[in-house]
Amino acid sequence: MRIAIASDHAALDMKAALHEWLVEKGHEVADLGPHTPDSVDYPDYGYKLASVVADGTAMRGIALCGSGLGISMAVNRNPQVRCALVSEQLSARLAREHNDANVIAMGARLIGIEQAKACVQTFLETAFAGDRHQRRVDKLSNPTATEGA
Ligand SMILES: O=C(CO)[C@H](O)[C@H](O)[C@H](O)COP(=O)(O)O
Repeated sequence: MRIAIASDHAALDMKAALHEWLVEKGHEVADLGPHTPDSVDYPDYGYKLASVVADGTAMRGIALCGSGLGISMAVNRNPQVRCALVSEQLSARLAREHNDANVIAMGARLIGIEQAKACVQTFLETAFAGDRHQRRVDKLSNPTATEGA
């Protein structure tokens, strides 16, 4: 699968570890940075990641920062992208099954690398369930739709 990964300085090591692990598993991974440990601003990398997922260059995205909060907010500014901040596998599964999330966000200062790998694996392997969830996901791309509200 074509996957893009991005972080801020707080998640540089987690980004490198996930990148290496995903390549070993046969995925094609684009590392959108940063590439040095200098302090950076998570919106810059979140916007970059959202844009390659929105235009189809990457099928899935992985967004990392210290808590996962800031970069997930940045990614979700793009209406074509649904980014789920997770710290355990059930949320990773539901983010795909119910929300058709195309980006997963995690906090490198909050969870360890093995937990992060487990979340990513579940996220990549789980299909969207469709049906009633499709209607709700469609409304996420169209915030002015009020039918049924
Ligand atoms: O966005 C965040 C918190 O909501 C992330 O955890 C950032 O990585 C964090 O704010 C960076 O903090 P730092 O003190 O500049 O390393």
